[in-house]
Amino acid sequence: MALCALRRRLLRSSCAAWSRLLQRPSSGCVYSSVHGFHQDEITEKLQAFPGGSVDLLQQESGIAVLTINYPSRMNAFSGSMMVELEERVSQLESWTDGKGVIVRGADGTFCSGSDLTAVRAISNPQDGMKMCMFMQNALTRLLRLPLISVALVEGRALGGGAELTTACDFRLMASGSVIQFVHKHMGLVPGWGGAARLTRIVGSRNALKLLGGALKVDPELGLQIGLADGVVEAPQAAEGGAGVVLQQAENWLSHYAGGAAPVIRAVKKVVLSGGELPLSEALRTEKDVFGTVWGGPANLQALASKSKHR
Ligand SMILES: CC[C@H](C(=O)O)C(=O)SCCNC(=O)CCNC(=O)[C@H](O)C(C)(C)COP(=O)(O)OP(=O)(O)OC[C@H]1O[C@@H](n2cnc3c(N)ncnc32)[C@H](O)[C@@H]1OP(=O)(O)O
Repeated sequence: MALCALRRRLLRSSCAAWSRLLQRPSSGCVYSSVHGFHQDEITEKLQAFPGGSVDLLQQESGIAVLTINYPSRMNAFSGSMMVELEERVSQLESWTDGKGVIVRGADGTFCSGSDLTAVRAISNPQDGMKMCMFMQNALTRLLRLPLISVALVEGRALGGGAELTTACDFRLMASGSVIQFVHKHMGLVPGWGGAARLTRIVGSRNALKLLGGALKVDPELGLQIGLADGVVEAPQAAEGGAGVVLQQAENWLSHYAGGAAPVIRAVKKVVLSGGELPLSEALRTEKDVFGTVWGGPANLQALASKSKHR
């Protein structure tokens, strides 16, 4: 009897923990000090490898643009950029008016993974583990944002860059672009959570093919296996390239992120909990999220306008 009561109590507290995780900012981490992860320590280490930036533009439309910006290294992630990524995710967690985010690379290419200069300097297992936990935390928090996220892939997404695309809800590939998990060629497997997320996106068999063969995924193959959700036309630079592609991505996203921010954020929360939690817990979270929009402004407006859905 006592054991049952204890089990029930543990279950209740784990449900409450998940519900808190989905509602509260900056709590979507996988690792903490319990796992030997000390954010300040690895942050200091990463800052020793500077270069490039991760830029955030939060627009009044509720759509943000997050740009990986280190064109001279094909937008590879320097140590300081990893730290900036985590800071930008924190900013997005506090953005209560946000509905969507587009993740892209500067100058017509997405991201070529870790900056190999930094990788060579921290190639010992201890530092590798710390970097891995840091990036898994940052990318898990990116994926768990109450925003609909799209990776806009132009040019190449290699290694960690390919992993970054899987930390978004959707992937749009520009014509001529390639996503490639090159890890096998580097004697590695993904460590930023890319394998776990890829498997959930394309299934075990396709994930095995992409990782085991280090296959180049072009837009056609991407659509075929469900890694890509759409293809955008990449015009020549002379035709205003970057702006045109970004505009196409914003138009695409507007189909899913149009409408009142509280409703779009609620949509993301119920889908996220549906995907991550056991059914009973997901149902309870759905009930809680439902309670935040029921009788809310968008709901009352729709009721008053007697809207029809023909
Ligand atoms: C494997 C997992 C790991 C992780 O998850 O942490 C990683 O991500 S490791 C990084 C995996 N990525 C690579 O190995 C990319 C290696 N680079 C290339 O294959 C090519 O540079 C390519 C295909 C990205 C671009 O080729 P292209 O001919 O168009 O240009 P360049 O090779 O001349 O590149 C221009 C310039 O960028 C530098 N560069 C590119 N990627 C990186 C990188 N990841 N780290 C550091 N620097 C990078 C390249 O060296 C050139 O610099 P330069 O000074 O002109 O030589």
